[in-house]
Amino acid sequence: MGSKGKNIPKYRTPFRPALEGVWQTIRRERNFRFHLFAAFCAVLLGFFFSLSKAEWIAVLFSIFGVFSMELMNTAVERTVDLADGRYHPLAKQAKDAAAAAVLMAAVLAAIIGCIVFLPKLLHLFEGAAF
Ligand SMILES: Nc1ncnc2c1ncn2[C@@H]1O[C@H](COP(=O)(O)OP(=O)(O)OP(=O)(O)O)[C@@H](O)[C@H]1O
Repeated sequence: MGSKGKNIPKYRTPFRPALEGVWQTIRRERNFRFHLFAAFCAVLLGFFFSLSKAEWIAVLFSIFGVFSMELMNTAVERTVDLADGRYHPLAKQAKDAAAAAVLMAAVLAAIIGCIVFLPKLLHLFEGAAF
């Protein structure tokens, strides 16, 4: 029946279902809330250290990359669970691959975070120590 089914709500703007997807994921996924908190800390640190344009671009790419992967992971989990939730090797492969995509984005974000913030933090603590 596709998206023309009777019980599927019609949205006036294309943003509404997307925003609902973000809100539902925030409500239901603890990992997403953790990433949100980490992103908030990174942005605060970014303002504190007055990042350059290039540094902001790297940090924002990392943040939204992790958010996007986490949302896609949630989409895969929900879709697989729709199938009836019984154990299936293909379900395992799909969920594990989706989880791995989040891990890749998170590792990249952690590396970028270290490259951008670590020297600034070390400099700050060195200044405070002497
Ligand atoms: N139907 C299934 N068939 C086979 N393996 C599954 C199935 N459902 C889950 N798994 C395995 O269990 C793991 C955890 O699945 P689960 O659905 O609990 O997601 P999760 O990674 O714990 O995410 P969340 O905590 O956000 O729900 C999957 O990565 C997969 O290896």
